[in-house]
This record gives sequence, structure tokens and C-alpha cells, in this order.
Amino acid sequence: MSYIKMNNIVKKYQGAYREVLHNFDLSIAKGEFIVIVGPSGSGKSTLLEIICGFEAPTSGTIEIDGTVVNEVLPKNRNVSMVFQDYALFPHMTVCENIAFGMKIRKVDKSTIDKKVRWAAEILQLDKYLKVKPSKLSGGQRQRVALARAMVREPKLFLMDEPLSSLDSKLRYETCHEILNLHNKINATTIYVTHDQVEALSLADRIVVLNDGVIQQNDVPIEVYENPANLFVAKFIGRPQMNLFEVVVNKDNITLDEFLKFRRDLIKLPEYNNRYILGIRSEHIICLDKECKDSIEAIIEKTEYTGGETLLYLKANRISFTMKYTKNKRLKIGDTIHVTFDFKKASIFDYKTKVNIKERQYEENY
Ligand SMILES: Nc1ncnc2c1ncn2[C@@H]1O[C@H](COP(=O)(O)OP(=O)(O)OP(=O)(O)O)[C@@H](O)[C@H]1O
Repeated sequence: MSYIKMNNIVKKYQGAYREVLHNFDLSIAKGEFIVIVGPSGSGKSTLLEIICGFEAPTSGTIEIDGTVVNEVLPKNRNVSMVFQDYALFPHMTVCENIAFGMKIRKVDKSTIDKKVRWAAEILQLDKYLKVKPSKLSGGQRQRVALARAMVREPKLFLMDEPLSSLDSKLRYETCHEILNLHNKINATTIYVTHDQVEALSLADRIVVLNDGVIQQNDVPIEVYENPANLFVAKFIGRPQMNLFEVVVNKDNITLDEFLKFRRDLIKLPEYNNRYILGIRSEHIICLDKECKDSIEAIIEKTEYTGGETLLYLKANRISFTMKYTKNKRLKIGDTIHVTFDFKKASIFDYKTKVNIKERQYEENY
């Protein structure tokens, strides 16, 4: 059974002439960690605000644990929200900050103490309980904000870019804390981020949003390896998936007049047609020498990223990137022979921009 169910949600802000969310349906199971990604303005924060009750949908229903909550006040939805801006009280210690909400709700002192110790232990804040926020790093402050949300023991955690103000090392560490926390308390979590790595590493399921419409809703590996459409292919993964307009006829896959591969390297529902071929940079393979399905490419730029080098290549008029992991030192201007791993390729319909690879498998294998 779904724990959260959004049914046909439409959101149009007052005075606005366009909808932010259009006939939006989403079901989330208990304990799932869902990451929402999408460009700025795609409706991610609006979605969280509707779930926690700060905003009402224009139409449609939201169910939490089997109950429609459209008319339920935010404070009664048992939802905790953690924002990018952790908004701690500067004059209070870490302990007082964590305990604040419970004090307001007049929870008894021994329960408050127990809960503060429990949250502080999970988030490794025990040492800092008597310290004021100004003495803490950004990551520690964000952990205090998480602890404050945790002690409410919410059924549901909503996190809106909670790590975006942290530097990359702290982001990485706090990201792991969040995952540990989730593994320990297993609260259903909806997490909004702009960060691809965060999305892919945290999520049980990623929801890719564009203009208030779900583009793909799937496990991270599927979103990365089999993007549902061209939007997802461009949005997920850095460097961006290489995309080539190709013409396929009975003999060849043609990238341009001088770059052709054998047609039978890809199974397609129909030939004599145009497609967009998508290949990730790690699925372009550097060969030691020229061979039957290789193409010759010139290195235009190199970027060493630690453990691998990103090569910017040009073959005739076609530009693409590949990840190079071999030891040989390559430099700008070198010529190399590469081939594409077509088994890992995505094929997008030229008109609809939809990935037709699945259909291709169903129909041809
Ligand atoms: N209170 C509001 N009144 C009117 N329009 C709003 C309001 N809040 C958001 N919007 C509009 O709704 C759209 C979606 O905004 P939202 O904040 O949900 O997007 P987002 O995906 O979270 O963006 P970002 O990644 O930049 O935070 C935007 O066009 C925004 O201008």
C-alpha cells in the first residue's frame, strides 16, 4: 500500500496564469527515500509545500497513510521539514535548539532528555550539546537541524536542498549522515536536490520533474542508464550523455557522411529513419588500433578528474566526450581510435524524443 498518494494534483498560484503542477500523480511506499530533481522552477518546492500543508493544491487529493489530508493543518500532518537554511536559534545551545519544539509542546523533561540524547548520538552531536551554533561548522549546524526534525519522530521527512549551503566535502559527509539516519529510523523521506551525485547515491527512487510534469520515476540506475526521454538524458549525468542525430538505412548507422557504423549493431523497430543516439562517455571505448567498427578521433581537450580523464574528442564534424581510464598519457592533438558500446546505447525517437530502447528489446529480442 502506498504511504503517500498524490492524486491528480493541480497547482496554480493565485494570480499566476500558468499551472506549476499539472495532473500530478505520485505514490510513495512506507520507508522509501525519494529524491526529486528538476531544473529551477520545475515545481519541486511547491510539491513539498503541498505535502506538508503550507500550500493547498488547486485541485486533487493528498493521502498520507490512507487518510486524505487536504483539510488537515500542517502541524497535525506529522511531517518534518528540513530546509537549506537551517534557521537555528543563535542564543540557544545545540541541546536547547534540538529540544525547542518539544518544550513548546510541553513534552516532559525526561522524554526530552532521552530524545535529545538519541538524536545527538545518531548524528554524532553528543560532544556539542552545550555549544552555541556559532561555534559549529555548516555541516554540524545542518546536523542540528536534522536532529531537531528527527526528535519529532515524524512519519515523513521532507528535505528541501538541505545540503546546498555546504562545501563539497561537508556535503559528502552530511549526505552519508542522512543515509545512515534513514537506515536507522527508516522514515519515509522526500528529498529535493539540484545535485546529481546526491540524487543518484541517496535515492531508492528518483523522480525527474520538468515544468510540473514527471519525466521519469524510477530507481537511480534506470534513470541513469535508460533515461525515459531526451530531457532526462540531458539532465541526469555529468558529463551529459553524448547525443548524435543519426540516419539508419538498410546498411548503416550514419552520424555524418564520413562516420558510419554497421546497421546491425543496433536493433531498431524500423530502418530508413532518423533517430537520436545516446551514449554515455564511459561507453565509448578506446582501442589500441583501428578495427572494423572504430572511428578515428582527435583529442581537443583533456580534463583529469582523479582516476580517469575526460577526453573531449572530435571525429570529422562530430564532437563527443569519453572517460579514459587507461594509463597511457594522452595529450591534445593526439589521434585515437574509438568504438561505441551499442548495447549500452539509448535510442530516442526523433519526433517524440522518447527512449524507444525498451520497445526495441521487446520487439527484437
Ligand atoms: N508563492 C508563489 N506565488 C506565485 N508563484 C510561485 C510561488 N512559489 C513558487 N511560484 C512559482 O512556481 C514555479 C515553481 O516554483 P518552485 O519553487 O516550486 O520550483 P523549484 O523547482 O523548487 O525551483 P528551485 O529549484 O529554483 O527552488 C516557479 O515558476 C515559481 O516562480
